[in-house]
Amino acid sequence: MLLILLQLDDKAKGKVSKLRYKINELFETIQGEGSFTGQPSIFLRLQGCPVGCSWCDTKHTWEINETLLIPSTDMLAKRKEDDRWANVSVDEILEIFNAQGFQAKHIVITGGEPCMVDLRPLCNALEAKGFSCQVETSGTFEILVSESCWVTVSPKVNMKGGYEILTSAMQRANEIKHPVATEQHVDDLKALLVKHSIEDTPVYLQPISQKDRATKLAIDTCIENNWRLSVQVHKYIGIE
Ligand SMILES: C[S@@+](CC[C@H](N)C(=O)[O-])C[C@H]1O[C@@H](n2cnc3c(N)ncnc32)[C@H](O)[C@@H]1O
Ligand SMILES: Nc1nc2[nH]cc(C(=O)O)c2c(=O)[nH]1
Ligand code: SF4
Ligand SMILES: [Mg+2]
Repeated sequence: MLLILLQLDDKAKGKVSKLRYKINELFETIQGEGSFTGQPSIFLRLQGCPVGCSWCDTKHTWEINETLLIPSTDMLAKRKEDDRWANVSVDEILEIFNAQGFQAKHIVITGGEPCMVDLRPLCNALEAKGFSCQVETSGTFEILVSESCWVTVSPKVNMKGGYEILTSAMQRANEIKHPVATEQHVDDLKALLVKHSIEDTPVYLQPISQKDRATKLAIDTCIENNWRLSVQVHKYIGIE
């Protein structure tokens, strides 16, 4: 009986290792946003997002165009943003980390909208190898991650795609990171926090541009509300 159970377990493991994720970019850098700012991290940027934020800085990840499927070696060799992606298994992801000589122990799963797919097998496999996981999500899809995965929810209000934030996402969030450029964005966030009775989750405001106006609004609003500032450090120091 035990043998059968073990065999089943091995089969399940086999399935996980063969499961593939659509990856637009895979790189090592410094986390530039939110609570983990400054943390060396490996970024997995998944392809596909239907939410349609007009100010999105990763529009090259929106479409999943099957004709733009490329081998993972070509995806790793990309030197500028483009919408080609590779279908990479969990085992291959781990092999790439080794082959690239990555040192970071923290993995940031972003996109695109990574929660369009079940991320539990990926998180579990990474955590089994000693990595910590973080997901960056708009909270418009059910968040399927490991229990210990750090969840950064960046709620989106009235975006083109018509997607709305899920209550379960607001509740699962370890941090809420809200991009702001106008007073309306601040009001939208306040309304969301009230609607979902969010009181203790750390709130970050992230200026939508590096211009003085958006940054000043974020600074003033953070001080007024005892929220935190997230300035996308990577954009100031010119790293990925
Ligand atoms: C590109 S998104 C990908 C993950 C997921 N789709 C989301 O929106 O959270 C990663 C983070 O960047 C933020 N972001 C996107 N474009 C931005 C911009 N122009 N300025 C500031 N933050 C931005 C998002 O709000 C989110 O917190
Ligand atoms: N350095 C760096 N930090 C980041 N934090 C969140 C990012 C994202 O695009 O999700 C990001 C990114 O693209 N680069
Ligand atoms: S949800 Fe995230 S990836 Fe999608 S458009 Fe908005 S910021 Fe970009
Ligand atoms: Mg980014």
